[in-house]
Amino acid sequence: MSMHDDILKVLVSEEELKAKVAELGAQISKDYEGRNLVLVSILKGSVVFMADLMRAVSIPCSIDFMVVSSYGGGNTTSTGLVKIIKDLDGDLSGRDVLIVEDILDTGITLSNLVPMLKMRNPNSVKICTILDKPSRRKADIAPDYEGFAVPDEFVVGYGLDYDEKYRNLPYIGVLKPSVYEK
Ligand SMILES: Nc1nc2c(ncn2[C@@H]2O[C@H](COP(=O)(O)O)[C@@H](O)[C@H]2O)c(=O)[nH]1
Ligand SMILES: [Mg+2]
Repeated sequence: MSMHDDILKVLVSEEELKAKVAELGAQISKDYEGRNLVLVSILKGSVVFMADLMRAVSIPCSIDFMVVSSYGGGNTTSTGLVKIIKDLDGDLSGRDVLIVEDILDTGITLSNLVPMLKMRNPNSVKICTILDKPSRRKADIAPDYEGFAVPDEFVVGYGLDYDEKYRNLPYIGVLKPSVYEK
């Protein structure tokens, strides 16, 4: 059985993702020209977006990775708990930090993380997310760069998982409820 069989509908196609990432990369390259850019990927969800976005950015930049947890395996709703599992390797002082995220949902994760990163004396901290689910927002936070607004449905693919599966789908889709209602 293919994992594609578990997808109810495709929300964002591979082609749409490719075009949007190129657009975001061009805009970021323009906005951060002559600055000290570091792309900070929030693992694991942003891994695919990060790999594509960094190659769409045409100016010099460095990359770093952080593992932050707010969702447990097998769960489709936020616990409200935010933990740093793996911190950044590099120093952020004087850097222009661009957080690369998979999805801004309740906003709880980033509304906790942004102030923590700001305490490390960066020049700036901004957010780039491939997906935004504004109808679910609980924290007062908005992305600076956004790919697609999606409805209030649990999505997988392009790095986003359900129970560590479906991250390798090349598109973003809605999972059949029967998968998590099992
Ligand atoms: N696979 C999916 N993961 C999701 C979805 N909505 C949110 N998330 C994950 O949670 C974090 C935190 O989001 P928050 O804004 O509520 O704190 C997010 O980065 C994702 O990793 C979803 O629909 N599908
Ligand atoms: Mg995430």
